[in-house]
Parts: sequence; structure tokens; C-alpha cells
Amino acid sequence: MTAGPPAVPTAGAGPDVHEAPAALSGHGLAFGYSGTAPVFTGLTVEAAAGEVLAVLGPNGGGKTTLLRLLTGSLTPDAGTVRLDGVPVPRSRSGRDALRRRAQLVFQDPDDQLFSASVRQDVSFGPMNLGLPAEGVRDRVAWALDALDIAGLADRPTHLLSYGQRKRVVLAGALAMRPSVLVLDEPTAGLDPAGVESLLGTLEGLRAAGTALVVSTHDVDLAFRWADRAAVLDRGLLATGPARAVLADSGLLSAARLRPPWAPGTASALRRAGLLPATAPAPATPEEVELLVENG
Ligand SMILES: Nc1ncnc2c1ncn2[C@@H]1O[C@H](COP(=O)(O)OP(=O)(O)OP(=O)(O)O)[C@@H](O)[C@H]1O
Repeated sequence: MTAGPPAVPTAGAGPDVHEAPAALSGHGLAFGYSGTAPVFTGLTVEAAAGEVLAVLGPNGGGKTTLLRLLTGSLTPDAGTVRLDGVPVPRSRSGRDALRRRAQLVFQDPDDQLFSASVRQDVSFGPMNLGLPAEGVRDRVAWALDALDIAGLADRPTHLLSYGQRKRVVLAGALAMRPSVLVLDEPTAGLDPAGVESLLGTLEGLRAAGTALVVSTHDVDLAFRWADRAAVLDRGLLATGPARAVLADSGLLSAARLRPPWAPGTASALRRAGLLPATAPAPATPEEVELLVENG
């Protein structure tokens, strides 16, 4: 993991406002798009302040829908979203407050980028908060630094690479200094160095108390990084400590996910005569250890 980003400014520093860390949870959530069957009902998940909740599942399983409910861009048909245990009112002002404190970063940066230059795009949210110009400048400079894209500040957004565009939308969310950051497949399309660098940035935020909710198809990433996991397939299949949930190979195969293990581990064990050809691949480092110990 790479070094973290610049320190997150502390709450209430100067005239600026930094949203306090908070837990984000959904309780008994139900949602269906109009005219279609519910995507899920009775779904409960939680990310505590300073925790990473990974949301996994097959295509169409409901991950993005859950993320949009948790950040107020969709309203549940039933159930509540809570910030630090306090239910978010269903009113417009309740949803606006939720959206400000729980920032959603879309999977595709092109769904979220709309300004001509990087600096303009990252400034947009803080300007809408009505901050003074100096406060906006400080936040933008900090967010660009945190994402290591200060050098791109004056570049037109349409000339950036995909990975750079992903960083810009994340910088825009960070500039809001949210209590919770909700990221839809943040590592998709990034090269390995880009993934590690992004994780370094996110780790810095988590260490400062920001709750992170991250949807991903990458079981290895969730296994090594997340505190909790929720596996969805048009309903919640399981949630709990990430290592326990993601060690359940039956659950993972029901959700069409691969067990978390480095590619090649099972075949290396088979070549060494430690794993019978017909036996399933080990799902955890502990299972590998056991196979090696038992010779
Ligand atoms: N705007 C919409 N209108 C109608 N149905 C929708 C809409 N958005 C999503 N759906 C449907 O809701 C279900 C859940 O979709 P969702 O995007 O939440 O899944 P996902 O787990 O994020 O999938 P993926 O891994 O492919 O991104 C799918 O059946 C999808 O077709």
C-alpha cells in the first residue's frame, strides 16, 4: 500500500466546515424501479465511522441501487437510511443533507464530470455550499493533492485518460469533505499502480474516520481491505466481518463470485501434490496453510 494522502483537515478548522465522521446504515431497505419487481426488500447493512464496507454481487445484483439509496439519490420504498443511528427524514431537506454528508462517486466518471476544466469540476460542490472563494480554493487544492492530480488542474476534462477522470470525480467528492464516501467500483479500469495509489488515498480517509462503502467485483480486494462485506443478489445473501463472509465458498458461488485467492494458488498446490485434482480451490490463506501443514 502506498503512502497516504495529505492529512485530512480537522473538523471545524478555520471558517471552513468539515463534516464529522459518521456511521452510515440502511435498515429494512426495499426498492423497486417503477413497473419492475423489487430489486430487494428488507435489506440491512452498516458501515461504522472509519470502516470499509465492501458490497459484492453479480451484475444486476443491486449494488448500485443500494449505493444510491444510501446516498439519497434514490428514496427507499420501505426502510430507513441512518447517519450515526439517526434516521434521515424523507423530506427534500433530509435527502439534501444526506447527499452532502455521504458523497457518491459513480462507476463511470463520464456520468459525473460536467465542467470544462479539472479545477472547475472539483470546485463545483464547495462553491454550491456557499463557501468563500478562499475556502473553495483551499479545499480544491487539498483534494487535487490528495489524488495526486494537482498538475492536471487546468487541463480540459475531456482530454484526460479514464483513470485520470476517475481521480477527478473522486477529488470532487473529497472536496465536499464528506462524513461517508460511497464508491461504485472505484478500482474498475485502473491499472495495478492506480489501484494501489487509490487505496493509499482511501486508507488516509478511513484513518481520519471517514466511513467507506465500496461496491466491487474484486473479492481479493474486499478480503484484504474491507472490515465488513455484504453480498447481494437481488436481496442480501450475507453480511458481516469481511473475512468470515468471503471465506464462505458456497455463498460466493451462489453469488457468482470467485473465492478470494491469488490466481495460480490452487494450480501451484495441485502441482505440488498438496491438493487433489478434483478438490475445490482453497478459499482462505488459512485453508492453504492447513493443506501445506497436512502435507
Ligand atoms: N433506472 C433503472 N430502471 C429500471 N431498472 C433498473 C434501473 N437501474 C437498474 N435497474 C435494474 O435493477 C437491477 C439492479 O441493478 P444495479 O445496477 O443495482 O445492479 P449492480 O449490482 O450494480 O450491477 P453491475 O454489477 O452490473 O453494476 C437490475 O436488474 C437492473 O436492470
